Amino acid sequence: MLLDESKFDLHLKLWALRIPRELCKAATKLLNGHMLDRPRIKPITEDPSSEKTRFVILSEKVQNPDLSDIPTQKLNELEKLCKIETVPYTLTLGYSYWGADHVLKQVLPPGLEVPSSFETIVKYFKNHPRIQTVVNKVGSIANEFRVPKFEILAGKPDMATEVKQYGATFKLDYGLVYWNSRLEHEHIRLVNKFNQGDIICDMFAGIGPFAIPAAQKGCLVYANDLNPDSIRYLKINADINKVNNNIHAYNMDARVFMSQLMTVPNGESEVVDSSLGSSDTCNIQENMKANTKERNSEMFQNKENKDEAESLLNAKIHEPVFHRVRDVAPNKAMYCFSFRLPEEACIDEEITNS
Ligand SMILES: C[S@@+](CC[C@H](N)C(=O)[O-])C[C@H]1O[C@@H](n2cnc3c(N)ncnc32)[C@H](O)[C@@H]1O
Repeated sequence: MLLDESKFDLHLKLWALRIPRELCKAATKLLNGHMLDRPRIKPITEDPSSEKTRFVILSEKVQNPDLSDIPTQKLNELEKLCKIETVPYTLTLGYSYWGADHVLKQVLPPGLEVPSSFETIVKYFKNHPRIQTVVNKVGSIANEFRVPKFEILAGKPDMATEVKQYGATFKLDYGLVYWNSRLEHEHIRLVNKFNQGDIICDMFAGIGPFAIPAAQKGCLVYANDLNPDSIRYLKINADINKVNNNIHAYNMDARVFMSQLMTVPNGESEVVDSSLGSSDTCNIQENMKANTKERNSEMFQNKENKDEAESLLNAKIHEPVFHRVRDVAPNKAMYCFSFRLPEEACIDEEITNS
């Protein structure tokens, strides 16, 4: 789809005063409130017919060349400065002038609301060539890798791109892996809890929004994801962010991954202890989207999650934190349920090693 940029041209038929260059400052003082007032447009401009004079572009409200819209007193004072010469002036506000909102309003069908928040990828129109593809998410996410289906609206059919979060660079392909820029706050919130030297186990690491910054902080990260493309990108991202020494990447089912970590000797029970973190969050992101119109239902969700976790672990969990991540739809919110893995839920190291 090619955008016809000329469709956005707005031709303004205005009036301007031809003023000697050296008097422009004084003239603009006098004409304050009666000159063109548009963002990013200067009301004083070159006069193509002479270097000695400039045009002072008058307001869109000034409609008559006799300048009857400007108070006589001001015109008299101006006349004392110089001869008043009014000239027609056409100003074209083109595609490059308009912001993304204006452009979207023009291209979307009438009556359709211009989205107020969207991934930067839809801003292709205004940012080409930096942004090269416009996509629309279609349907709901049904596959296990949590990769949405997209239709290409404009640009090249290539969804490989690069995003930045808190100073880290992430390469990814929207068509192959899970990514959501709106989780940046949640990514930062969790990574802020990690300390240098912590061992972090991320069972559902994706392309690394928790793993990479954790490794940058000096944590040792065991990162796993079932999607081979996510792990491929995780390794690329570890590379470009120069943290490959701090990240071990695995491509397997989280259950297998966890059981293997638990059976590795040499203090790996520590890994299990510190697996609170992105792994928990990810689980929660997947499982705990809930209808939360009523406050009571939040409390209910909290209790339900605790019961479920305790029955899965066959152990009591203490002081879990139930935290609202963000609203994903008018009546749907995403929650994070975090807790420290109880010791009795971990396999005893001595037993494991024997
Ligand atoms: C909602 S995404 C979150 C990814 C990442 N934590 C992020 O914030 O971008 C869930 C991830 O879990 C992975 N996944 C789904 N089922 C899995 C399983 N059984 N074992 C390991 N990873 C799995 C998906 O491939 C996906 O990358």
